[in-house]
Amino acid sequence: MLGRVNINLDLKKLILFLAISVTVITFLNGFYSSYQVQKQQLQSQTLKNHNAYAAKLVSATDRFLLAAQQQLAYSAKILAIQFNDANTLAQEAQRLRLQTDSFNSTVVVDKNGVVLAHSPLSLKLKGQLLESDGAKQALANKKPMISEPYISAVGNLVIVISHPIFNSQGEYLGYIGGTLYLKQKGILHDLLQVHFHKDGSYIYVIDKNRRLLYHPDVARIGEQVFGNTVIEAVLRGESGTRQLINSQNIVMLAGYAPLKSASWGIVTQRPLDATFAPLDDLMMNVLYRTLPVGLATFIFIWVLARLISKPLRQLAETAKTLDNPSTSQQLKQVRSWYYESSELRLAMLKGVGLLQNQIGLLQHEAQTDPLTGLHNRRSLELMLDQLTLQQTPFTVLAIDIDFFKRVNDEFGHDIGDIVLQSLATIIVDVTRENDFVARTGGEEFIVILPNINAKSAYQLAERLRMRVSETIIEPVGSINISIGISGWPLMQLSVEEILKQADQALYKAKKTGRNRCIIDSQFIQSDDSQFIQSELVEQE
Ligand SMILES: Nc1nc2c(ncn2[C@@H]2O[C@H](COP(=O)(O)OP(=O)(O)OP(=O)(O)O)[C@@H](O)[C@H]2O)c(=O)[nH]1
Repeated sequence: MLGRVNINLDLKKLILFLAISVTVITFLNGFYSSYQVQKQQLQSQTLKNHNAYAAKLVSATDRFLLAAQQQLAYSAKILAIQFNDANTLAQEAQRLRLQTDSFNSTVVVDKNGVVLAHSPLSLKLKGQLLESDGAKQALANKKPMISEPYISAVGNLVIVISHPIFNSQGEYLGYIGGTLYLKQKGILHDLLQVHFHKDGSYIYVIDKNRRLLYHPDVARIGEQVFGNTVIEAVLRGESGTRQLINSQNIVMLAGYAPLKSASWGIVTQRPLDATFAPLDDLMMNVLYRTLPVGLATFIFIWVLARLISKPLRQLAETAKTLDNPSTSQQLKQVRSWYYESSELRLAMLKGVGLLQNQIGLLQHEAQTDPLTGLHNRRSLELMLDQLTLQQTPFTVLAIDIDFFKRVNDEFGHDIGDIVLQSLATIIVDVTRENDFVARTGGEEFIVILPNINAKSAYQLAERLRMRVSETIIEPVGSINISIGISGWPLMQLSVEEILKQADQALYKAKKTGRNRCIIDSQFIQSDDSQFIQSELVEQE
């Protein structure tokens, strides 16, 4: 026997699982791919932008340094003619500082390094011998130059842009220099500071000794930085982009470019995390915007799964009770709106029709006596169950042919069968439609008479007995029958016991001469119709 497997999965769940998993996988895949693509794009775009920034700042700084050097060259020409005029020297130093705002201070120095004029006057440098690195370099080189950073005479970290002064005979007279204070507000700050963004981007300027000339963290200006791949690259004269980990261990996206007018490099960079932060927000936004459509898709799939699975589910439920007479009706009510379910329903309808015909046939055969067409013992049992269940009172007639053996012996078994068939016809004829007639043994018959009292039952039995004895059955002639009568309910007796009581009454009828009807004595006493069949009682 095949065991019944308890399966909780059904078509609706399977369709839902399939559709939702495909949707979720597709969505996650799309989401992840677009996140990765956008991340890459953002990274490469940020690198490009920073490289472009660096190049732009380099160009602006180059222009500034060139302009500063041109201003100094022009002043040097003027001063070469009037180098001995202290007033001219002082005025030119003042003009140079104030007119262009290029320098934090200006100084005119003679060939020995002594300050002849300066601006602002508050520095009080006039007549002092400058011994700083920048001053010494300028005197030694006798060429236009940009110094390395150094601590000035008044204690500032500075660089000096200087231009030599030669007289008309080509004799070196000294130099004019403009100073940029690296740690204070000045033209370099103005040029670069605007690019210090709140999003974590910043720039710095490095000189050939890897010393910071500009940095948003002023405290770091003047600091030397080693082991930084971007600084090494820009100092090699390269321009480009790079991802690196900075001195604070932060991953940075950097663009860099070298200056033409000085051995400096400009680096602009931004933390990788800050670069991707807007992308995270963007993706969350995408997620939120996708949610309503996702929800609508889920509901759509759910409804569709229900619609697809419903007819198959109904067909499966109906298949459990194919033997039920209402199955055909249930199948007709299933709305099979697509091909497979419709074909399945048709096939089931055909199958159910065939099955129920077969069942009907088998049931009929199983409950019918083939010789007489009457009910058989099985059918009788079902009928009795039904009556007791419904509490319907009934009377039992147990009928047996007298000396039937002789009929068989004399006329043969086939004629005996004809006699049995004839008796069946008479019993059916005498009883009513609601009465139940069964052949329960060879020549034994049981008649069940619902809702009838002992008197009426006895009268019917008598009528039947007489009718049988009056009927001529060719070639046998007439036969007689004996009848035992009992009824239910009777003194708490079971149906089986009632049948036995009827059998015993029949036995008495046989023993007391046959061709008679005897009512079970207990059944007579229970009958309230005051019917007493004295003759039969006496014969007991
Ligand atoms: N023709 C035919 N005879 C059957 C059938 N079933 C049983 N018989 C016969 O019925 C006869 C019953 O005989 P018995 O039980 O001795 O009873 P009886 O001869 O009727 O005598 P009493 O019942 O005592 O009057 C036997 O000869 C069986 O062979 C059947 O289906 N067809």
